[in-house]
Amino acid sequence: MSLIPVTILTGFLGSGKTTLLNRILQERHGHRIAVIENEFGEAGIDNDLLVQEEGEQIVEMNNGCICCTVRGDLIRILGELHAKKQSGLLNFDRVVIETTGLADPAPVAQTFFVDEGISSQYLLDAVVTMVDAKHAAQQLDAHHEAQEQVGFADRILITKTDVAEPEAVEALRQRLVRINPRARIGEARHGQATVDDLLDIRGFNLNAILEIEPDFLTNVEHEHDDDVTSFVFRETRPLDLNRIEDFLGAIVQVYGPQLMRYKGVLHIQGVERRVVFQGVHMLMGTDLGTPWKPGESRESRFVFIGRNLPKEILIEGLAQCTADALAAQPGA
Ligand SMILES: Nc1nc2c(ncn2[C@@H]2O[C@H](COP(=O)(O)OP(=O)(O)OP(=O)(O)O)[C@@H](O)[C@H]2O)c(=O)[nH]1
Repeated sequence: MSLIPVTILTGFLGSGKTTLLNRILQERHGHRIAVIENEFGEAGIDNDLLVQEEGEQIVEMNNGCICCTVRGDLIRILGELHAKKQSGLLNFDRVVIETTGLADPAPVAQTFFVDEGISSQYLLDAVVTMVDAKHAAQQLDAHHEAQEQVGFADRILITKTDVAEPEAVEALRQRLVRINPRARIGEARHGQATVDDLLDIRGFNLNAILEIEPDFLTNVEHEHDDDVTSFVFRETRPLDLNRIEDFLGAIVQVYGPQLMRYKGVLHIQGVERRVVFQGVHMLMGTDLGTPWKPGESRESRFVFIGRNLPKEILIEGLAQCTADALAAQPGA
């Protein structure tokens, strides 16, 4: 049985999430999307399904914030949606969860890994984060939730570029890349984005390409002291698989709460395919990726995104995981 892909749509208060969703839902794209809408301040948890005209799209309303008090509700609602799909009562092939503007996306994302019932029915496709070009600079300065949402993103969509100065938009773009070089940045002015900007991003697919904005490494300006930061590790020497597994396993045990998102495509000694590691906090997965082509220059690339990252420890530790560093050790 195939798993139902889920997109988490997040972004700070007023960043344009609903505007985008409304546009996407009106588009004729052939996808049947069930929407789970999480909002503060509704009178009680409204479990009625608001099925739209064609009987395709559904909205669920919750009370409270999806990332804390109502996570149990999210699990229950996803279970109910699945049961209704199975019995033919509802017809949808994907789910979009719109979080409240203050939600931390991590617990929502983790639901799809830790809850056995949910992970046997659904597959997390990506976290998409909307960023308001007019207000994001101030929001990122003042609210750690805004930084978390950017840090977790697999795709970032900048809104309100029509009312922001182009220089401010460019400065924001550079800041977003510094916080999260992994997520591709697009634009959604007045919700103008295509369904491809939202669906099938495969951010949580282990075989997906590791995208790192090319200007990330050349960008040296650091005007903002964001708590959520990132860094990229690159190494052309092959890594030792056992060593790197042990090292990363230990790192997530100690620093898991700070590590928001990490993903690496690695060149491993004796392995003719890419080895892909990725995770959210303490949940880490590993898998074989595509084969290296004959003559292709092989390089390991790892990106870590998180709060107060132990950068030196990570760099030093990873450097000890090369096959030649291991061979040079006494007794090796
Ligand atoms: N000028 C301009 N306004 C926009 C744009 N996108 C959204 N808006 C407006 O911004 C306001 C907030 O948009 P919403 O889509 O409700 O934002 P939201 O993220 O769903 O908001 P919350 O649910 O409160 O977190 C609305 O008045 C939108 O019309 C844009 O690209 N440009």
